Amino acid sequence: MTGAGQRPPSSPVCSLAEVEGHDMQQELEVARWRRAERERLRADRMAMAVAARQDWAAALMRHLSAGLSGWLGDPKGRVISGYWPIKGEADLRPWLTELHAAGAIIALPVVVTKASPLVFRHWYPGMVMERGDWNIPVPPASAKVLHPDLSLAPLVGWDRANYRLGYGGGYFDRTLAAASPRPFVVGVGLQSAELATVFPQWHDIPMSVIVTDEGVQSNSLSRSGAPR
Ligand SMILES: Nc1nc2c(c(=O)[nH]1)N(C=O)[C@@H](CNc1ccc(C(=O)N[C@@H](CCC(=O)O)C(=O)O)cc1)CN2
Ligand SMILES: Nc1ncnc2c1ncn2[C@@H]1O[C@H](COP(=O)(O)OP(=O)(O)OP(=O)(O)O)[C@@H](O)[C@H]1O
Repeated sequence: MTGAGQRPPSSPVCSLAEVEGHDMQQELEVARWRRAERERLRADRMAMAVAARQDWAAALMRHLSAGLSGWLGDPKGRVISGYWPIKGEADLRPWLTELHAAGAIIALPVVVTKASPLVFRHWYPGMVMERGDWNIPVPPASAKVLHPDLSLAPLVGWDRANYRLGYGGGYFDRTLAAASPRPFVVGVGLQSAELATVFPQWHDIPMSVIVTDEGVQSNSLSRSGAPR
């Protein structure tokens, strides 16, 4: 739903501080609005019944399987990063396991250094995990560091220009900004987590594509080239 929480931060006629082209007052307002939206969307997601969450994940995996060859070609020998589900995220590990069996190389994100790009470590089904930042299970430090060809990015919220609202660490943005070449990024989330806009900021990097329970969310911007 794009209704209730969707009120743009007020944009002042004349901002108090403008530094290096960044309107700081507007940035603060957007940050505050994002915190409230994250909270709302995460609460909605946590309130889902187990069966509904499983249906959501199953639908995502169907749409991901259907889209994969168009995004990446043959997954054999390619590096695909997923995520270990937390906080009501869709559990896509069966899909990662299937890709592993098909010869893809699977990686999971790790926060090695706070406020820095994520590191992707090799993962295989059944691997013994360690506890990482935020208590997220991660492959051990001995696992090989990889550079994904395709990355799944879990969405808390999203908009039709393919922008993502995450947990507020800025990790995916930093990771994509630092990656060369950039992976193809597939944002995965709930259709109901659509926002009219996430009010993209200087640091936000759009997803290559967004997939929800209702399928691939194509939009005119991404079809005609770079969103911004
Ligand atoms: N399952 C899963 N794994 C993932 C991610 C994810 O979104 N989902 N990440 C995707 O990035 C990375 C972890 N992201 C994190 C993002 C924020 C914070 C964090 O400490 N957040 C602060 C709030 C920050 C703020 O609002 O300024 C907090 O909750 O206290 C930790 C990890 C890597 N692994
Ligand atoms: N490339 C970057 N360089 C420096 N700081 C960045 C960069 N990208 C994001 N940040 C910082 O991270 C903060 C949080 O960003 P944002 O609100 O986009 O998080 P998010 O995408 O929801 O989080 P996450 O990816 O961790 O789930 C921003 O306020 C910004 O200051």
